[in-house]
Amino acid sequence: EDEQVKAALVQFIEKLWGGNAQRNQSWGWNVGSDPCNDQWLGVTCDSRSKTVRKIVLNKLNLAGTLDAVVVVFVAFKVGSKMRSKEEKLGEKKKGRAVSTSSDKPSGISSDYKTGTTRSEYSITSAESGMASSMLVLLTSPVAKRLRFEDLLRAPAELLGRGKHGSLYKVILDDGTIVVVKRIKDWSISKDNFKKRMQRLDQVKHPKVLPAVAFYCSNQEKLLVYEYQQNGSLFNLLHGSRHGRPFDWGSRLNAAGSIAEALQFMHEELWEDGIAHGNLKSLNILFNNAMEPQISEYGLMLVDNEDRSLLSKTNLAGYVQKQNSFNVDIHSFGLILLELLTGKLVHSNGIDLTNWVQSVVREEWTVEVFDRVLVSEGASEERMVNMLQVALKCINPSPSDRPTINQVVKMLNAIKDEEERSISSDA
Ligand SMILES: Nc1ncnc2c1ncn2[C@@H]1O[C@H](COP(=O)(O)OP(=O)(O)OP(=O)(O)O)[C@@H](O)[C@H]1O
Repeated sequence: EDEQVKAALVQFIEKLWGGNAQRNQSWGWNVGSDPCNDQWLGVTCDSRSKTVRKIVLNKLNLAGTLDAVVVVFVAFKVGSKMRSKEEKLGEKKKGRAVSTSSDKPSGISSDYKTGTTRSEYSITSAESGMASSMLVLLTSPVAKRLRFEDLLRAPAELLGRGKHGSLYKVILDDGTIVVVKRIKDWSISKDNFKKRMQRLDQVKHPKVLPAVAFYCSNQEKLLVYEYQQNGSLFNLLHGSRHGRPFDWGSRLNAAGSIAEALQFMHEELWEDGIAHGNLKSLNILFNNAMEPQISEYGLMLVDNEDRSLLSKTNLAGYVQKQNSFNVDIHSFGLILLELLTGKLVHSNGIDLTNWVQSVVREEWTVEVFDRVLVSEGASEERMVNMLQVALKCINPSPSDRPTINQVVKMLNAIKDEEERSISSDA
């Protein structure tokens, strides 16, 4: 138990002063945020072997007001830990029953439930000695190899810090690579979060990346996903393409696949009112077969310009629900625009929607298309057809946007046209 207290203390101190997780600071799109300010479980195994005293002394070299405050706080925590330990020992001597969770190795209690599709570990947070939270393993095959203590121990590399939280790449001892999304500022209760994640786990589509596990306490909401090494649609369109061609046929297929996956999710989750909520090219990831997968489905409540509309409207629940799905349609329209133009949604103060609309108004439509597509000889007619779908999707009035079923139909018609033209050329 002494060792546990020490390890927890080391973890606590390192969280306050900054852990030694490796960080990747090369995310140009994240201008203005400093990833190094963000700390998550940034403790590697090695750091645990350091003694508390050594760390405290090292840190005291940086002496400042904050340091002093923290040291006093740490001393207070050690004191209370020791006091509670003494009390427990006293109780043991008296032959009374003693709390069980802190006696278990690694702070993991034994309520591992069998006979269900998932396993649950009850984690006792040794840091505070108070909070008890859950890591819930879902039905993804990766979940079978995942243990919370391994996640805690593994080094974490910060991949990015977005509007809704930070994302870490974690390499586990057995070589499995996962990412952990640490969600910030989501005012959803623990129970609702759990219900939502379990519902999402029941809805599977091959083009939707399932969560592997989640962790939820009052302070923290973490989501674990399998790492997708082929990156995102955003990277493919706007990053260095490393010689990977992304031609018209692939873009049309990607658009069709994403739309079909979204159609499936919207149908399945309509009753629950769970839309994606944050669909964008960064959340379209390519699997090993370079097929696009929608990631982070349902992680956010509706979030964009339509949120104001949702809160202002006093209509029946049906319309509210419809609107939240319409937000995904708008986001999908932006993805289509990115595919067609090869341009960022926002860049140097230029908004892609406004730019495309103004070019189309001036009847210079062909100017909007990615030069790569034009020079490969992609059909102008079919690009214009796809542009029309995109413009319908980004209609400022949510109720005038097409449904996802209509979007899929329109895209399939373009794909059929494309196939017919290819086979007649051959
Ligand atoms: N499972 C994954 N495997 C590989 N890369 C991922 C995975 N999930 C996300 N990424 C990539 O990591 C980077 C950071 O992701 P993150 O979710 O923090 O960004 P974001 O979607 O902009 O965040 P937010 O939605 O909070 O604004 C993005 O480039 C994203 O494509």
